[in-house]
Amino acid sequence: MRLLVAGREGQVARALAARFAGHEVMALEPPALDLTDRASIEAAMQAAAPELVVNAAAYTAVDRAEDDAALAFAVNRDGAANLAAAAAARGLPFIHFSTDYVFDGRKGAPYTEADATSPLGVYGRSKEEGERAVLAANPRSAILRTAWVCSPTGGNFVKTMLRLAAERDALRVVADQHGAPTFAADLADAVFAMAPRLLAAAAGDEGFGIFHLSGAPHTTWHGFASEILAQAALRGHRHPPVTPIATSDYPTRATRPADGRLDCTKITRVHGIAPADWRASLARCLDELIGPPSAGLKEGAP
Ligand SMILES: NC(=O)C1=CN([C@@H]2O[C@H](COP(=O)(O)OP(=O)(O)OC[C@H]3O[C@@H](n4cnc5c(N)ncnc54)[C@H](OP(=O)(O)O)[C@@H]3O)[C@@H](O)[C@H]2O)C=CC1
Ligand SMILES: Cc1cn([C@H]2C[C@H](O)[C@@H](COP(=O)(O)OP(=O)(O)O[C@H]3O[C@@H](C)C(=O)[C@@H](O)[C@H]3O)O2)c(=O)[nH]c1=O
Ligand SMILES: [Mg+2]
Repeated sequence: MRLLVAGREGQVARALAARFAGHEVMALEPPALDLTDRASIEAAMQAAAPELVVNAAAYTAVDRAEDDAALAFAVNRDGAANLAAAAAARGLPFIHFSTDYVFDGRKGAPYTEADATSPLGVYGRSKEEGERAVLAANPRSAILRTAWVCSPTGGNFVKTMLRLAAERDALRVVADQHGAPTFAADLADAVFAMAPRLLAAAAGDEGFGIFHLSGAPHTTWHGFASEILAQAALRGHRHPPVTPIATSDYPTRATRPADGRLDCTKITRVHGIAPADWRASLARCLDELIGPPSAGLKEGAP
């Protein structure tokens, strides 16, 4: 399979490159491929001659986006649409990622793909408009709405918690925001599983459209942090207590949804993909970051 992936050093881009090892994957980010620059997209399309185009690039700095809306929209809405349109012009299917932050979190139950979006911040709005722009630009698009993405590389909550655990005597983490972590490797597995059908399917096939895919089971950021430190402790990492706090005790520039849990039954029905247990994926991530539990690393090891 020949793939063009927008994004190279990002979490999902790197997981895709690993999952599609043995296939022809061209993964590019600025300056080689800038979603906001149509000429660079054309050049990348020419060079890669892909059968499938995947957009793993995005503006993902949730707080910074509040003061940087123009760039967030340029990348997450217009840039995504540029790439989707370039794929459509060549008759190619397109895979894109979106976020639980398109929801306001007030439903009180897991969100399905049929639920109305209502983002609370600039990042979520830019991603929501990106979804619509992508589907309009390329009817052969599959959008994976995911959440709380982590991996051994890049900036993410796992790495933040390990760093804070090494530095502080106690961690304080919000316990009233619900959702589920998703490991980039599990998203790459999903793309790998979906790809053959999307290559063959015509516009209108049920395989295209929006799909929710997070890890399971649902938890809170505090629940996630506690599991990270518990599993890290098994690997000899320093493990200070994790104190549950309220969102009001942890002010941030952007408001996060209080309950962005995603109902993932549609992707299971249509594509046969089941949510991965994030605790097992976390273990594999920590094996890479710290070492296996049996490594017997010293207390306080990084
Ligand atoms: N991270 C998360 O928690 C979640 C992510 N998602 C979505 O999943 C997808 C992948 O996210 P993730 O892998 O975590 O993201 P990362 O932030 O790890 O990587 C994003 C990549 O996009 C690149 N990029 C930024 N601007 C442009 C541009 N104009 N043109 C080309 N590339 C660009 C970045 O390059 P550089 O670093 O040089 O700017 C970076 O390599 C995104 O669509 C994101 O919205 C959904 C839910 C949760
Ligand atoms: C570092 C830290 C964060 N928090 C809180 C803040 C916030 O409510 C929550 C998550 O923190 P972060 O800022 O790391 O995560 P955030 O940047 O909000 O992560 C989001 O990124 C974008 C790209 C997405 O699409 C979302 O699905 C989601 O993964 O944890 C604490 O309570 N204590 C802490 O020590
Ligand atoms: Mg970079």
